[in-house]
Order: sequence, then C-alpha cells, then structure tokens
Amino acid sequence: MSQPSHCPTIKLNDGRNFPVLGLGTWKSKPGEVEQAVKDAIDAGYRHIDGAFFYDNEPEVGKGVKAKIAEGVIRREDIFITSKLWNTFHRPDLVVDACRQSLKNFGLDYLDLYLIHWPMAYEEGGELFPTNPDGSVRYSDVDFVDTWKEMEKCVQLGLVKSIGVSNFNSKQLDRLLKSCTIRPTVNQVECHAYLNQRKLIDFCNARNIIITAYSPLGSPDRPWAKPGDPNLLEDPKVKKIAQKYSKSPAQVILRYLIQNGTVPIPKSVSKQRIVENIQIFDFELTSADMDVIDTFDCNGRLIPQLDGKDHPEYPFNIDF
Ligand SMILES: NC(=O)C1=CN([C@@H]2O[C@H](COP(=O)(O)OP(=O)(O)OC[C@H]3O[C@@H](n4cnc5c(N)ncnc54)[C@H](OP(=O)(O)O)[C@@H]3O)[C@@H](O)[C@H]2O)C=CC1
Ligand SMILES: O=C1CO[C@H](CO)[C@@H](O)[C@@H]1O
Repeated sequence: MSQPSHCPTIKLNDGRNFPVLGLGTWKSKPGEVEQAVKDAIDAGYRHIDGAFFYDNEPEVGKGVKAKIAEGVIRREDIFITSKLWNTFHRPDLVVDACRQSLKNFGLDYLDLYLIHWPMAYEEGGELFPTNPDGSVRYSDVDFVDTWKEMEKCVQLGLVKSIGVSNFNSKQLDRLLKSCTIRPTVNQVECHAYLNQRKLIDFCNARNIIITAYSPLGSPDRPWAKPGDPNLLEDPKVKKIAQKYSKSPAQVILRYLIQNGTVPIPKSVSKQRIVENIQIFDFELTSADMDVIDTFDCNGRLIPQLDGKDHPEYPFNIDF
C-alpha cells in the first residue's frame, strides 16, 4: 500500500481530539468488516463509527485489536464510537448496555458513546418490539433521564466522551438545560441533498460538532429503489470531480469537511476505503461549494419511520 493519509482532528468541547473523518460500519457484515477496519487503519483512518444496533461490534473490535497487536496503532491513537440503542434508554439499563458494547468490542473504554435516537422503545426484548399490526411499541423514558446515566458512563471510566444522534434543535436545547456534561457531538444524516445548514449553525453556536452520517447518500440502504437519485452519479458532481482529478465521493466528502462536519463514509472495499481518505490534499473553491449547496432539497434518506408516532420523533420540525 502507498503511504497512509494523515487525517486531521478537531477539538471536542471536552478538549479531546476528534478525527475529522471516520469509517462507517452499518451494513458491513461480519466476515467483511474486520478486514475493512484493518484496511482503514492501514490507510490512515483513526476513527471508527460503530453501534450495538449494527450487530458487528465483535468483528470491528477484532480489526482494531489486530492492528494494536501488530504495533500499527496504540489504543489511544484510535477513536471508537458506539451508540445506545432505543430499547436501552431506561436508566437502569444504560450502564449495562455500555458494558455490553465494550465486551463486544473487547475494549476497556469507548472514546464516544451516543444516544442513538431520542425515542425510547419498549425495553427488554427485540430491538424493534412490535405490536401485531407491525407498529413499534414505545417507552416513555425521557432522554434527559437516559443522559444522566450516559454521564455515569463517563464517571465510571467506561467512555471518554458522550453525545447524541438524530436530535433536533429543540431536543438539544432541552438536554443542554439539564445536563452536567454537555453533549460533544450530534450525529445526524448530512449530505448534499440534506446539508443541515441550520442545524450545523445551531450546533456550532453551542460548541457541538455535527458528525455527518450517510455522507455519500447511503446508496446501499436496504430500502433504496431503482431510479432513486444517486449523489455519486450526479453530472454536476462528476464535472467538479474531473476538474480536481478526484472522484465524486471525494468531492462530496470534501464538501462536508469544508462545511465543518465530520463525515463517516461506510465501505468494505479496500480501494474505496483508501479513496475516501484521500481528501486532505485539495480544497473546493467557494464557487464549487455554492454549486453543491444548490442540491439541498430536504432529501432525507434515513427517516426511521418506525418511530414516527413517538412524541420525540425528531423530524417533525424544520431542524
Ligand atoms: N446515527 C445513525 O442513526 C446512523 C449512523 N450511520 C453511520 O454512518 C455511516 C455511513 O452511512 P451509510 O448509510 O452507511 O452510507 P454512506 O453514505 O457511507 O454510503 C455507503 C455506500 O457507499 C458505497 N461507497 C463507499 N465509498 C464509495 C466510493 N468512494 N465510491 C462509490 N461508492 C462508495 C459503499 O459501498 P462499499 O461498501 O461496497 O464500498 C456503500 O454502498 C454508517 O455506516 C453508520 O456508521 C448511518 C445511518 C444512521
Ligand atoms: O444507524 C442506523 C442505521 O440505520 C438504521 C435503520 O434505519 C437506523 O435505525 C440506525 O439509526
């Protein structure tokens, strides 16, 4: 392999360094994700985005530990994120859920632990507890109470930083009013079709970093239909890419970086993993940024419709 790329970091509001690009792992299967993690570390990635829900934490952990054993990285060189799933929001379940993710990875601390969604689902059974009519059974646990236990995970030394995912501005404001430890990150869907300008400004003003999930438009999302718009095939993106001798994915990721967000593209292909980190050697002009800005169309691809009737469903307001 060629020389690994160097990935810059930004500071979280708790003073820790956060690599500005990470490897996504949703849909990366056991059997392929361990190698993907190893390839990513060899390519220079120092940030892996995981979640209990992705059902692959043991394999992700194997990849990380193999690279530590080889001496390529030390534990403190890599930033590992996991997320608390919706069925574990009840305060008595949070610390144990965190310990379970640690056990899955085979690690003794996480760098970042996020509340995956603001909605709580009924505890104690399947990840999507369903009624006979297919609707999900909700729980009325308040995420503010869940957050207190996230803070406990920090106090216990299980995690270094905590944050949220899929929270809207109102939910963040409510959390900020009652927290002791402020959320460092809000991980949300963010790409050129949903550029999240207002939420980015809102979070920046409160020193919260936006992690951009589905940054490439999640072309492998299970519900994608033939004919759905594909960001990577957009002729305007292709034209910009040609100008810089870069790929459409590299242009799209660079756009997100220049917007101050932290993209976490998923790939299990070594070639694309390498490609996706080769974005720190060029800069899009403001004219090219403006062209990509015009794509914004509230094009939400991950609507989590099973939660849509929950009082804390985050996508019923502007941002
Ligand atoms: N907090 C949350 O609720 C959510 C978090 N996430 C996180 O964000 C990550 C990324 O989002 P995700 O939805 O997976 O989608 P992405 O936008 O990262 O797209 C992934 C898809 O793009 C392909 N791809 C990757 N690189 C390239 C490239 N250079 N050129 C062409 N195709 C490419 C991948 O294929 P291949 O693998 O074959 O290369 C895969 O099909 C997730 O994996 C997860 O970690 C995602 C959704 C929700
Ligand atoms: O991270 C995620 C990946 O996609 C899932 C299916 O919609 C989401 O529930 C989850 O937020």
